[in-house]
Amino acid sequence: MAHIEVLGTGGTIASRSRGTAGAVAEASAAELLAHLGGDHVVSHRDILTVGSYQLTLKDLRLIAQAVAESARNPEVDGIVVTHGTDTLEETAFLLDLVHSSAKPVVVTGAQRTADSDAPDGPGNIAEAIAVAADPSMRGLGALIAFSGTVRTARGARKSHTVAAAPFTGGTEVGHFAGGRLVATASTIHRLPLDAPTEAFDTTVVDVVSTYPGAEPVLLTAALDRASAVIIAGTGVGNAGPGFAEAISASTRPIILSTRVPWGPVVPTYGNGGGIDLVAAGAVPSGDLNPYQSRILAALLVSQGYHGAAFAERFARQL
Ligand SMILES: NC(=O)C[C@H](N)C(=O)O
Repeated sequence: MAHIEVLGTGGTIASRSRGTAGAVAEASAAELLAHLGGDHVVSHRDILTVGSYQLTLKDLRLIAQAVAESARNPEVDGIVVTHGTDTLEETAFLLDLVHSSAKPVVVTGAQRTADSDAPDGPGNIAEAIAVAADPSMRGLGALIAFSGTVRTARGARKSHTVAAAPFTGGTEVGHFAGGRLVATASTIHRLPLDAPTEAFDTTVVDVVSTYPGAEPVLLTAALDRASAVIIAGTGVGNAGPGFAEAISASTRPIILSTRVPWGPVVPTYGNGGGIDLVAAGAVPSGDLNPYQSRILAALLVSQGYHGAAFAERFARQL
C-alpha cells in the first residue's frame, strides 16, 4: 500500500457547468476523490482551482513548489497533479525539468466536466494514482496519465481539442489493460535544473509564428519587451525575409522551434532559412515544440543565463 498525495489545480476535471456562464473550475481535490476506492492511502491539497488557460508563470512555480514539498515528505511515495488540459503540457514539462526525486509525479485531467453525464475525471485520477504508486514508474520524471495511456511530459502535447485521449507524443511508458498498469518502456530523465525562483514569475518569453508573408515586425516588438523569444518556424525551422536580420540585431536569447506538430528542428536551408537564422544567433530547439521550449527558456533566463551560457544550458536539456 502506497501513500499518494493529490494536488488539485482546477481544470475541466474540477469544473461544473454554470449554464450560460459556461463551465467553471470549482471542485476541491477532496471532492474529486470523494468516491474513489482503491487500496492506497491518498492525501490531498488544493494549490489552485482555475482553468489552465488562466495560469501564469507564478502559478506554475507554485505548483512546482507544492510538488517538491510533497516529494520531500518521507511518507509520500508518489504525487498526482490534477490540471486543466489546455496548458497541461507546459506545467508537466516544468515539473519534469526540476523534479529531483525518483518518486513519480503524474499529471492528469479530464475532457468532460465533473458534473457531466459520463465524467472521465474519476477514471483518470484512479489511473494516475495507480501510476504514482507503481515502483516501475519511479525515476522517469514527470508523466502524463490520461485515458489509459501513460507518457512522459517531455515531448507530449495536447493534439486534439475534444477527444477523450487528447495527448500524444512524449514516450509512452505504460498503458492500462484490463484495469492493470502495464509498463512498456523506460526513459532517461535528465539531470534536474534548479527549481524556479520568484524571478520566474515575471519573466516574459513570447512565441512568434511564421507564415507566408510574415514580416519580422512581431519578432522585433517581442524582442523590445521580452527576455527571450521563441520562433515557431516553418518546416525544419525556417522563416521569411527579414527574420535573420532581426535576430542579428538582438542580444536576447532567441530559440528556433517549429510550427510543425512533430519532428526536430534541423537547420538545412540558406537564403534566410534555418542555417542563416542559427548563424544570426538563434538556438535550435531540437525536438521541443514552441511551448515547451518557452518553459525551458523562461526557467533558464530567470536563473540568469544569457548569451553562450544560455545556449549551452538550453542545448544540454534537449
Ligand atoms: N479539458 C480541460 O481541462 C480544458 C480546460 N479549458 C482547462 O484547461 O482548464
